Amino acid sequence: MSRSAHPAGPRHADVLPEGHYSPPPADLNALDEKVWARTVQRGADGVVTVGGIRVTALAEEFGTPAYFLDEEDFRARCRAWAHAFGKDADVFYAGKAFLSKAVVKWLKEEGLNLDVCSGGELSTALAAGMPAERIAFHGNNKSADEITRAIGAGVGRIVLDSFQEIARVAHTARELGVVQPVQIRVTVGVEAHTHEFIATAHEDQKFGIAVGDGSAAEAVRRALGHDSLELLGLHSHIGSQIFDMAGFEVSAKRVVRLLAAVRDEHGVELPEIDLGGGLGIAYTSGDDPSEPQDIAKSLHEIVTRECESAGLRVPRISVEPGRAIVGPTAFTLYEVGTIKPLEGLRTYVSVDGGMSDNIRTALYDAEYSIALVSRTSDAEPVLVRVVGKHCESGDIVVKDAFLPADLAPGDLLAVPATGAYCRSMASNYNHALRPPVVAVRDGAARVIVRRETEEDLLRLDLG
Ligand SMILES: Cc1ncc(COP(=O)(O)O)c(C=O)c1O
Ligand SMILES: N[C@@H](CCCC[NH3+])C(=O)O
Repeated sequence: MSRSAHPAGPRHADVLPEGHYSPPPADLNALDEKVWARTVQRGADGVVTVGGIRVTALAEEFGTPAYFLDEEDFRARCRAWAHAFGKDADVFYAGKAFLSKAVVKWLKEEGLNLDVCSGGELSTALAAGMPAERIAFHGNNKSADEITRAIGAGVGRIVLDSFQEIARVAHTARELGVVQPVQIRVTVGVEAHTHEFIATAHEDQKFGIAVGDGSAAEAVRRALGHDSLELLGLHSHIGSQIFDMAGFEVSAKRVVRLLAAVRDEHGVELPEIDLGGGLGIAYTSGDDPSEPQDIAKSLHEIVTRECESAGLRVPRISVEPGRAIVGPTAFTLYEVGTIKPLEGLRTYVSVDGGMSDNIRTALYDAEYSIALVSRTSDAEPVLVRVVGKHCESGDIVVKDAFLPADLAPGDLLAVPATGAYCRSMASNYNHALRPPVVAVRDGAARVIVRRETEEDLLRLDLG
């Protein structure tokens, strides 16, 4: 799913499994800064550090598997996005990528807004003190309770996803005696270049209201017809892990065209458009993500050009990056448990986590990098498959990875770029205990989400 190229690489055994592999890196001990969090480096003793702390010390104190999040990197990325978009735009961090109270606090301090898509995310945001007016509430099937809580809390916007929801939100707002600011999520008919499960702007899927058949124009008519709704604008999210700006360009054009049609029909110029999230990150050295300032420049140019040609005032733009902020800031640390070389087939390296802490490989065929981080090695690279400990053959952490031939049980491996959609999609499959998230900064490590315990599991089981 990442778009790394896979030229057939040199082979380091007499027989290797069928397939195409990226060539082994020239130096297995090197850490490509593209995929690792900002403060990660290999110390003189060969042990990798983050925020100045050695991973061996982290493993000892917090156990494995565990996610280690570079707080300095997270904050720097928030600032880069806020700065790139400037004061005439709004950046909403997409909490689905990873949300905790500490994250909300950092967002608040760094001036970002927050996109939530469930009652649970809303509660976390409010519990950590995010001002409600800086929260956007999403979801294609918000419950009556979620709608009531969001309106009651005073969220800055609810993004309406269906005709039923326009009526429901309008009704609840009226009952609560408020005028609720809303946007309408439209599907613009773009085929985003990403895995089909995470593309969201083609019309044949569950999100949003289609532009192409006139439904979105009808949704605007209905929303404008409710006194209890204040229609702020239109929202379009085309998918996730996208590198090509062309999809955003088409999306922006179609949204602006609809704004012009709304002006022509209703005499109203809606003041906002939200172009969603979806910007890709580097999972492997072959991925080349854009920088926030280039993305901001490109989106501003497209919207300005389209508005000028339609004779519209340029609306306030907002975006909702999730992965692009938190994804690169964390890695998962695992301990090697068993190694099974299969002569003529492949070598399986089993670690102490797996699909319960990272479902993305199984779900999207996602590619990841991996490195031996508790020491260096001069042994030759061997192509291996790193797998988890679950009762499932598809329990793969990294499908094809080069690791040193002297890899042994007890070694620590780290998978970078696991900040997004790993802890937030973690499960208790096989009654696995979901790993902790530990924030590291300036030589200090702090658990921000603790490891689950067997007591946690048993507490839910009422016998
Ligand atoms: C509406 C909406 N906004 C923002 C995002 C965040 O996407 P990403 O983490 O790819 O930036 C998503 C998820 O794809 C989404 O559905
Ligand atoms: N969970 C997906 C992305 C979907 C984002 C939510 N709309 C991923 O891991 O890539």
